[in-house]
Amino acid sequence: MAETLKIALAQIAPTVGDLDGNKALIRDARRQAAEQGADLVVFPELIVSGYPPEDLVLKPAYQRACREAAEELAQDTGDGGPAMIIGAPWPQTERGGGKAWNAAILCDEGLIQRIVYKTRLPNYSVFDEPRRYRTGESVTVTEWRGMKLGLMICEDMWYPDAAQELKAQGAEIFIVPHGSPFRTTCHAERLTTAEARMEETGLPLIFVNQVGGQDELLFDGSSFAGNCQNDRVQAPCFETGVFMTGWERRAGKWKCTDGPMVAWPTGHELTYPALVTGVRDYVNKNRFPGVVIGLSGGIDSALTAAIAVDALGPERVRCVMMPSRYTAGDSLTDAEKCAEALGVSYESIAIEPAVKAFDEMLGETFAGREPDTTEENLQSRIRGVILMALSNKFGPMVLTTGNKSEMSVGYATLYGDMNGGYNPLKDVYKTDVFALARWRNTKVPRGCLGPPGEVIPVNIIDKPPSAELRAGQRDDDSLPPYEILDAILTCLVEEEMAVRDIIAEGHDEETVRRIQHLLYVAEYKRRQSPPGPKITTRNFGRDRRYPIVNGFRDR
Ligand SMILES: Nc1ncnc2c1ncn2[C@@H]1O[C@H](COP(=O)(O)OP(=O)(O)OC[C@H]2O[C@@H]([n+]3cccc(C(=O)O)c3)[C@H](O)[C@@H]2O)[C@@H](O)[C@H]1O
Ligand SMILES: Nc1ncnc2c1ncn2[C@@H]1O[C@H](COP(=O)(O)OP(=O)(O)OP(=O)(O)O)[C@@H](O)[C@H]1O
Ligand SMILES: NC(=O)CC[C@H](N)C(=O)O
Repeated sequence: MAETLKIALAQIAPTVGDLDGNKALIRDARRQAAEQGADLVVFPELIVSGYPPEDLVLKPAYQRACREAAEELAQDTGDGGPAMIIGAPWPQTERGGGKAWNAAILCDEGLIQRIVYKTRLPNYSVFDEPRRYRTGESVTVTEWRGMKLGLMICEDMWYPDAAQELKAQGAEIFIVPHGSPFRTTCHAERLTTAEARMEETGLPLIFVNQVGGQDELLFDGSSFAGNCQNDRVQAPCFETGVFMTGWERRAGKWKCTDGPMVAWPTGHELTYPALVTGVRDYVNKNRFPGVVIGLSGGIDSALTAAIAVDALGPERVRCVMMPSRYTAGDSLTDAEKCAEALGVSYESIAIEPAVKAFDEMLGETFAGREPDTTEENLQSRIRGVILMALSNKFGPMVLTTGNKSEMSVGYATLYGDMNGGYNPLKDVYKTDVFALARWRNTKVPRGCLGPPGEVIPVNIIDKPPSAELRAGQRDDDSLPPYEILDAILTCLVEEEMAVRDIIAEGHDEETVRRIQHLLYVAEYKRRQSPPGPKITTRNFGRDRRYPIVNGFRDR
């Protein structure tokens, strides 16, 4: 029996549904691992199908195709190279149909040697796996080349029982393929949980996670292999690669003795690349040539443009200023300076002729009515029409610019500035928008394609936010200052706190009640809003799923 072992953590970036592409990535990772002398290559959860495949996994044809792909990949291991653990939905019959199991498959010597099923199907937050998968009945150890592997699939690691059972059956190392979505708290949560399993059993653990954006979800990789007591190796965050770990058996116990140790970033250094990954993967995986953004000289569109440039490169980002009679002179210069600093294409299309045309067309119908938000929204909608026309004519997708504070209270125009395919700031509160903009001016994160320096002119960050839809308009005419708004929203959205407890924290009662009301009545807007990358523990859409018709008010 070998006393040393090399196990590769294949932290790769699959695409849901692209089975040929995923097979190619798996083969390439196994080849790289073989070149580094690996005995075993571990892939993330459902790597063959991509994760999460949502209801696609209920389709019999898809189940069959995934099974065939897994069988084909197993044959590759007949080449005398490393064994591998891949994940795929495993249908109940060869024809597919009904719910499949969420399976981890050990392939070695040209054959599928073992199929293990996930026993705990998560059904909270962004997960609804019981809707789509059969539950595995029990966990059992996996015999491999004279060893006993404790193979658990993702959620099975998050409770003590599977690990205890595998330990009782003689498991020597826990191997855990993961599909663990990013949120700012994820590193601490994963490490605390994995450490608990290692402490309870005295066994080491390997955690392998995928990288990349899939609709609203982001996956950061951040795979690791640990011995007890925080002695571990770790792969980078938001970067793909095949990372080798070395193992030695001493006094009958396996210990990880070698591997990468890449520090994981925190704060803006963590969230900014997450947003960049979201934009890059959404645009590229949907095969858009680039993006088009309405650049107003305000902070939201400026930060959106910076993220887009960092994700795609300046040549794939087109910015359009669409001035109206209310556009301030410094908005024009700020937008132009921002575009210049980012190196993007920039043009100006005035909306005044369209505004006049609508005034004329609606003049008779609106006779005797005072101007109100109707006219404000018309301007926003005219801009939305122009951006969609550019998208139709030239192919780039429109990026929406609204942030989480605005999306919370419905401070955005339906079919106007809410137009677009993807919204990078949808889960970023306005106070964090300011902080991220300041931070990006001081730093170009690794892997970002934009220029260094002050890419968001400080005047954009320092001036009071305004929608510029009427003369002298400021956001704080309609909304409390963003520091207060965001603090109350954090209590309501992230913490689900009772209104009386929020007031007890010192917030003004009337403001809290008003924000609660706005939050509830804006649900219809959020349902019609484009997706955006989830970075908090409670994003709109996937996580926080509220009814539109909702008579409840917490008094
Ligand atoms: N429950 C429901 N289900 C389905 N539809 C519903 C609905 N309630 C209203 N509606 C519809 O929605 C319409 C109202 O929504 P909408 O037309 O969007 O307009 P509305 O929400 O009335 O106005 C937009 C607000 O956003 C502000 N804004 C706009 C643009 C940019 C920014 C910014 O700073 O970023 C801010 C603007 O100043 C104004 O306060 C109603 O006329 C009705 O047709
Ligand atoms: N003059 C303009 N030219 C181009 N796009 C505009 C213009 N005004 C608004 N937009 C688009 O509509 C979005 C909403 O803008 P608005 O100014 O109403 O609010 P905001 O939330 O303060 O955004 P920003 O901080 O980008 O100005 C902007 O982010 C931008 O994409
Ligand atoms: N994919 C799963 O089984 C759930 C993932 C896990 N609980 C996490 O959030 O990281």
